[in-house]
Amino acid sequence: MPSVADDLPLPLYSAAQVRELDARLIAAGTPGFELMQRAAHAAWRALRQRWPEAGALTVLVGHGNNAGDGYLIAALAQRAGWRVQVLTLAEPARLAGDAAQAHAAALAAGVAMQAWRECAALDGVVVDALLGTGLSGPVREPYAQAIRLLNGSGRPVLAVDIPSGLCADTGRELGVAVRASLTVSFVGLKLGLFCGVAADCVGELRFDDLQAEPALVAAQPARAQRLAATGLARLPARVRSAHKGQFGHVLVIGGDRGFGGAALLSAQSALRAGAGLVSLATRGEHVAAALARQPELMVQALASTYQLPGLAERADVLVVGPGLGQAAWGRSLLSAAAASVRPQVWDADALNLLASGQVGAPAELILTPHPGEAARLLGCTVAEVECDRPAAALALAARYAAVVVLKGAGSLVATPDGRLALCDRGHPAMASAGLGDVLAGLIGALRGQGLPAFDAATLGVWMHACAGERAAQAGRGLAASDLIPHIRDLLESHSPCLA
Ligand SMILES: NC(=O)C1=CN([C@@H]2O[C@H](COP(=O)(O)OP(=O)(O)OC[C@H]3O[C@@H](n4cnc5c(N)ncnc54)[C@H](O)[C@@H]3O)[C@@H](O)[C@H]2O)[C@@H](O)CC1
Ligand SMILES: [K+]
Repeated sequence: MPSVADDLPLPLYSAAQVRELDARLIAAGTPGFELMQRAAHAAWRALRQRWPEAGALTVLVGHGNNAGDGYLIAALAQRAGWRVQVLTLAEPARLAGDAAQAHAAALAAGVAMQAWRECAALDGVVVDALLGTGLSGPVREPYAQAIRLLNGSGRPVLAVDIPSGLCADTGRELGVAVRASLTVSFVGLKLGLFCGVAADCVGELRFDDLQAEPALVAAQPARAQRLAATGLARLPARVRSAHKGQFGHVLVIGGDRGFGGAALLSAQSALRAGAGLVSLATRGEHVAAALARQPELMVQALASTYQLPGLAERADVLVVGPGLGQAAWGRSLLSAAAASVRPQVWDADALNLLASGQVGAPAELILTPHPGEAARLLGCTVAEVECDRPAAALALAARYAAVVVLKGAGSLVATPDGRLALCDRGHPAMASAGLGDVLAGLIGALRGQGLPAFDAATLGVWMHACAGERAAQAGRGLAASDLIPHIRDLLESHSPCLA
């Protein structure tokens, strides 16, 4: 994910919603050119903070308002005595409105301008003011060529509002996108700064509200909410007379031959996330190993499905799928679980079996697919899921009437009624086997302790990502079980056990 400051706002908007917000600010009395000046000042402040000694600037401009911001940044740098050049990708004659005014201001400040050519030398820090939220469709020439050359130049790059070529709604690369070192975004954070390939394009992310009236901003509907510790549900403190029956009995079902560890990881995660009791229903051959590793678990050998209804009856929440396999054993267990009225978290092969239509969904369900599983559930390709992750998460939630966690960089949580939350925490070292099993157990434990499904999913996703960051400090080679002690620490600091 981009390097994200904790003081960033939580609402995430589509390009259209940010445009509406701009229009509201203008209608409420702040002229568009004034907003553009504020945007330029914010970007110039960030630029000087990041590269105080640079002394030279190249500004790449298109012909929309993003270019307007760029011209004003150039004027500020020129007045500060920096060496400045503006390279124009479109005829300045095509500029209109506020952008034309900004161009005039840059000329008046004495900024040197010339048409961009492939051989143009870039000097100093490069400001990407080519394309902003007005981008539509694949980046056209000569913009695409300019972006490719910029990316290959090794220059430090400040992206104005959003890296050019990155779709503000989905974070997908529209042909080619700028790889920025720093992005300064204005008025409202765009959802696309956190999805798709954004993590590789945005660099450090800063935000400036352009002094927008908070009431006007609050009135603007957002597409999603960014998860942060402050906005997440808390587990209540425990009374001193507490007993284990009050904190949920999680039943983990999974671990066919060869996959015993997956179900064990889920069960251990549930235990360390505060579940009162954790049962593990698995293949007989895994029982001894599971008990040796974690004697607190109630481990049941499941040869067939007849024991399952009784086990499910005694549990408060079921976590089904880690290591379940798709053979007859797993299929029959999943069918038996689906008949239970208990809330359930389905992961891994439970999702693959659901996608194959061999089993129906239970009444209350949280699904935790990675993009491959999501594609199977939606009947589309992984590329189609990845090119619009928010849409995929919402479509899954609607199709299965479930809370859906779409995993991956920028995990999303979606509900059937269109609520969308995004987690911008995590670490690439988390791309490792067993992490999903830990997440499923964690969410199950939170649901079992009484949090509603959406709250359990969002808190679980956030805890898991933060635990992953901590465990990943040592770099590559992270093992899923490394997360588990951190989950416990994080949960305690977020929701202390004692008041
Ligand atoms: N008053 C406002 O609305 C404010 C806008 N601001 C800036 O304005 C930006 C939005 O400005 P605009 O809506 O003018 O749009 P942009 O500046 O993002 O660019 C739109 C232009 O790009 C061209 N274009 C679109 N798709 C293209 C493609 N695929 N390939 C090549 N060219 C393409 C279009 O011809 C269009 O003229 C924001 O990102 C932000 O930087 C800020 O100055 C703050 C205030
Ligand atoms: K830009």
